[in-house]
Amino acid sequence: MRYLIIGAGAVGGTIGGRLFDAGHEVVLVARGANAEALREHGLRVELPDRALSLTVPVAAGPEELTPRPDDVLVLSVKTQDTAAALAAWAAYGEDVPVVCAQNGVDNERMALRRFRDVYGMCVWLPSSHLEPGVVRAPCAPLTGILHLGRAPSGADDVARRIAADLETSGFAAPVSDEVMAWKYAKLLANLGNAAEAVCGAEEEASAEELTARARAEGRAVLAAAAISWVSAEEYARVRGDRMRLLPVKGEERGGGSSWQSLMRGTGTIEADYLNGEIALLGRTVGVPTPVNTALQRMANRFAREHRKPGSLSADELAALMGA
Ligand SMILES: NC(=O)C1=CN([C@@H]2O[C@H](COP(=O)(O)OP(=O)(O)OC[C@H]3O[C@@H](n4cnc5c(N)ncnc54)[C@H](OP(=O)(O)O)[C@@H]3O)[C@@H](O)[C@H]2O)C=CC1
Ligand SMILES: CC(C)(CO)C(=O)C(=O)O
Repeated sequence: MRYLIIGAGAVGGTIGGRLFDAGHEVVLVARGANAEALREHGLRVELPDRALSLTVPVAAGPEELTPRPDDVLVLSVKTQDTAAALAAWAAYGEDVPVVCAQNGVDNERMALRRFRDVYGMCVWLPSSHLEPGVVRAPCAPLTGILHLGRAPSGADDVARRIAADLETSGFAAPVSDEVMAWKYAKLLANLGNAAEAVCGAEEEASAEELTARARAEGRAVLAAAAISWVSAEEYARVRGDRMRLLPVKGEERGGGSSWQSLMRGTGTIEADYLNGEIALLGRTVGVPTPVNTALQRMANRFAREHRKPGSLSADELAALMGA
């Protein structure tokens, strides 16, 4: 298989880099300063025990590639960039399998509008991308656990072949008939991204409390909408101690993916598809979601105003939210 990684940031760079290092064919699709750095210096993947320097082929878009029957598109842009990425790749042909290696639960629906064979991937892969051409993945012995299956449900040989390649590349990749149940569980975990981004990664007690309230709202909404999710206990059991968070180059991990958006000042953040997914479902089933709605609004404001993570304390945030 040839993996075309659309969005060579934290997740895409790590998955693409580790696949390439294990001998699989990979093309990194990147833009801007990241594309320039990747073309000039290659990709650097920093792991707890070593750094990989990899000369991976780079492309700006589909016009630079000739389609092959063994191509797989791996979508690893933030959800707010999914629609534009899918539009750019639609001409590549509807037969190409598309793997959504992303948080949230909306990417698969967006991809199914344009492609027939869409796969959800539940990405448990703490990773960072704060400098062009460089990604950091601080977990070991596994770099990540990537549940994979057809969207909305089912499994097939393509999923099993992709999983087999990932299993040779530093990941566990269980194939699941119900991958979206894993992704809804991950969505609940990611309801903490906004508070972490706004209040900073040195979690204060009240940010944790806000996150706990956001998750309680999330569980109430999913239950009212009759959506099933894998329990936190089951998720923890699967991880076991196979993914220990370790320092890389003597540094602890800064913060999660939304924190990194603010750190890099990208101007956008994924909150509409994380806390906003709960707000949308809540409105649909008539369950109020004031905490998620407020976190979504505040995260968007921080991104728009290019504010750095941690520039509002959890107490100030709670007060602004009227909590
Ligand atoms: N980071 C993490 O620890 C984890 C992240 N996730 C999820 O994975 C997904 C990806 O997140 P993450 O890797 O952190 O994001 P990053 O911002 O690190 O990487 C995304 C990359 O995609 C690029 N991009 C956006 N649109 C396009 C396009 N049309 N063509 C080519 N490149 C494009 C971005 O460029 P630019 O910088 O110019 O915007 C960026 O380099 C998200 O859904 C996130 O929630 C899941 C688990 C862990
Ligand atoms: C892995 C985790 C939960 C934290 O890094 C994440 O999904 C994110 O950063 O968005």
